[in-house]
Parts: sequence; structure tokens; C-alpha cells
Amino acid sequence: MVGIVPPDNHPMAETQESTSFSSSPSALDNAHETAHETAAVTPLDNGAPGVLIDAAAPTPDPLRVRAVQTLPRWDLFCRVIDNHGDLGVCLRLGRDLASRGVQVRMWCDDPSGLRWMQPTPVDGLTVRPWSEAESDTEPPADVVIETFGCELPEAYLARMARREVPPVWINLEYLSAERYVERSHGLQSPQFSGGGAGLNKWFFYPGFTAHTGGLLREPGLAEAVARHDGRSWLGERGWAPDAGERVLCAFTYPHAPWDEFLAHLGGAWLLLLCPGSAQQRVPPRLRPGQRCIALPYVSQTDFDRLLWSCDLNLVRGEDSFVRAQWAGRPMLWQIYFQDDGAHGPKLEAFLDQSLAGAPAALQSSWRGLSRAWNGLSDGVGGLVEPVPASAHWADGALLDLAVRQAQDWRAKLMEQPDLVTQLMGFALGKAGVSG
Ligand SMILES: Cc1cn([C@H]2C[C@H](O)[C@@H](COP(=O)(O)OP(=O)(O)O[C@H]3O[C@@H](C)[C@H](O)[C@@H](O)[C@H]3O)O2)c(=O)[nH]c1=O
Repeated sequence: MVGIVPPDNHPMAETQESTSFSSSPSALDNAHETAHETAAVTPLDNGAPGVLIDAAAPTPDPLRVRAVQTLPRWDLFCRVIDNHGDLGVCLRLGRDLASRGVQVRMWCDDPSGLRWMQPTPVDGLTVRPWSEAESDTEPPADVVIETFGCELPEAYLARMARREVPPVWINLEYLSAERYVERSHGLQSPQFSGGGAGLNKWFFYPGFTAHTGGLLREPGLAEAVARHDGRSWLGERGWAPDAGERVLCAFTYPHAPWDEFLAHLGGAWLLLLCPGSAQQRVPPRLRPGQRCIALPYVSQTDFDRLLWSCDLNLVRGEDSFVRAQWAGRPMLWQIYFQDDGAHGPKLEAFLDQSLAGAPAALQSSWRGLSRAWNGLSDGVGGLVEPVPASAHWADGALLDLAVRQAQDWRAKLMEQPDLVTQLMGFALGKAGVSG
């Protein structure tokens, strides 16, 4: 068992929240463009790996066994741009891979958030300072995952290129429901210069449809959610609702239009406020029937359980957004704001997919509420606007419809092979050992 606790002298996690990259193109756009600029861009040649065998099932998953035997060591590279999502996604990926038997090293430039996200060791997962990847004496791993276009250290790239059998080098991209994802998933970018010259980089896109890399979903997740007793779990922590109260969890960016939202939140609600802007922005004087509790940072595992316990989850970024979908509870997504307005179409694309087939009343209300929560009027970026009165959604019937929709959407997503299963199949294919 290897520890995952960051070095003692590392600064503790910051609590300042950043809500945008800059006005320059996002890392996603850059990576996307890189793939298309390169002369030899070829589509995914072996299709999506069609293996869907739960690794928790008693029968060993043949793909997992083959992947662990053939590609036993994986290196993940994680650069913390801001907030907690970069680290959160890498941790979840590393933990999932390690639980399936591969040895994972996570090279990270700021692992301080792991103190609360992952306070206990994870078997098979080690965290190493990014700076040491340059001079590491062990050879690079069999599979190298560059997350979110974080750009690997030059010296490490050169050592990758010198390996007799080069590692499978995969860039794991940001999650989006937009159409380009299906087109871009599985593209390759041969490298002609720099330390990695001669190597091939593959682009792997998470997503919501069969022609994408899917979503992180560890084995046994559905069963764990089904077994969870939310009210007892909240009670054990002193966060239980009173009789007749609904519970809402809020993990938000600073620009959420809280005043308008609370004005339209009908009925009795207990607001569980995660650290950061939700605690700073929710007005101390709430409306009759509303009360709040400020939560501390909890581990990622407990954060999931928190989402499973609430009647409504206000989430953000990427990882909490995905986890709220697995909770199968109504969820409002506060998307990561981008100065160039790229977040508008990204939100609309997700709403198009997740609301498809929902009752018309819910579709229009939820879309309106989601736009308003994000300060968008019609999918085009803009300043925060008041939540329209039509978004007076929270009483009775509409929330019940939203519950059903969240469960239907989750059931649809569960039909997809999970991201790690797909990633293992993809890596095997690119190592020339699929079959
Ligand atoms: C509040 C809380 C969160 N978490 C975890 C859950 C997630 O793994 C993580 C939060 O990450 P996210 O939900 O992705 O939101 P986020 O906004 O923190 O992160 C990101 O959003 C991305 C879109 C950007 O690219 C990133 O640069 C980053 O800003 O923190 C806990 O483990 N415990 C807690 O108490």
C-alpha cells in the first residue's frame, strides 16, 4: 500500500475560486486545434471498444486482465489550473485504474487538495511531485495519460521516445456534450518536434454518447447509490433535515444568482453549503422556511454520498457535475465560465442531450432555470440576469418530474461502457494488442 498524502511542506489547498480561464482559447480548444492542425490526423481505427463487463462482477473481466498483464504501469500527469476539478478528475481516474489492478503514479504540480479529497492511502496509487518527473530514474510507464492538455515535461517525453516499446500516450480531454467530441475522439497527433518527436499522441474524449469515451464510473457505483440511506447518513453528520424539509447541496462559483434563486425556491429547504462561494454568497437572512448549514470540505467519497443524499444538487465544473448525474437526483449545473462565451453552447448541448424525451413542461422550465443560473438568456454568454419568474419550479409536480428525468437520464448513461473500461481497451488497441 502506498501513501497519497502530499508532502508536509506543501501549502494547503487554496479556497479562492476561479471561474474562468482567460480570454485566450481554452486548453480544450487548443488541444482540439492541435489535433486538426497536424498533418496525419486519422480517425479511430478500431471503433469504441465494445466491452461492457463490470469489473466488480465475480467473473474476471478479460479486457481488464489483458490490460493489467500487458500494460501494468500507468503514469497520469495532472496540472492544477485552478479550483479542484483537475485534481478531482485525476484522483478519480487514478483510483479507478488502481482498483482494477494497474500500478498508477500521479505526477501533480499541486496535490495539496488531496489532504481533504483523499485523506487515506489508496492501494496501487502513488502521488509524485511534477518536478520529479524530469529526473525520475524509473522508465516511463506503459501508458502515459496527459490530462487536459497539460503538456508533459520535455525530459520525460525524451525518455518516452527512448523506450524500446514507446508508451501509449493519451491526452484525456475535457468533458462536453458538443458534437465535435464524437468527431475528435480517438484522433491521433504524430509528434514531429521536441522531446517527444517520433511519438504519437492520441486524443480521448469523455462524453455522453456511444461514440465517445464515456464517463468515469467505478465498478459497483450503481449498487452503492442504491444501498445508500441518505437521511441516516446526513443525520450521522448533524446535517439532517427537519420534518417536511427538502435538502439542497450547493457547490457553486461566485457569480451564481443566489438572491433570485432563493426568491423562487418554494417550500421548506435545508441548504447544505459547501466551502467557498456558496457560503460567502448565500445571504445570511434567508426566507421563511429556508435555513442553511455551512459544511467543511469532505473527502471525495463523502462528497459523492452527500450528492446521493440531497433532493437537489447545485454543482459546477466537471467532476461534481458528473457525480451529480450518477446520484440520479435533480441537478443544476453551473458551468465553468469562459470569457469567449464558449460555455453557452456547451451548456445548451448538455441540456439538449439530457432533456431529450422529458415532458415539455420540464424541458422548458429546466432549460430556463439552467440558463438563468448561469447568467445566460438564450445560450449566448452574458452577464448574470435575474431568474425569470417562469422558473418558479421547485414546488411539487415539477420537482417530481425532475426526479424522474434524472433517473431516466442516469439509466441511459449507465448503458454506456464506463471511461476506464473504454480507456483500457483503447490503450490496448494502440499498443497493438487488442483483440
Ligand atoms: C466541495 C467538495 C468538492 N470535492 C471535490 C469534488 C470534485 O472532484 C472537485 C471539484 O471539481 P469540479 O466539480 O470539477 O469543479 P471545480 O470548479 O472545482 O473545478 C474545475 O472545473 C473544470 C471545468 C476546470 O477545468 C478546472 O480548471 C476547475 O476549475 O472537488 C470534494 O472532494 N469534497 C468537497 O467537499
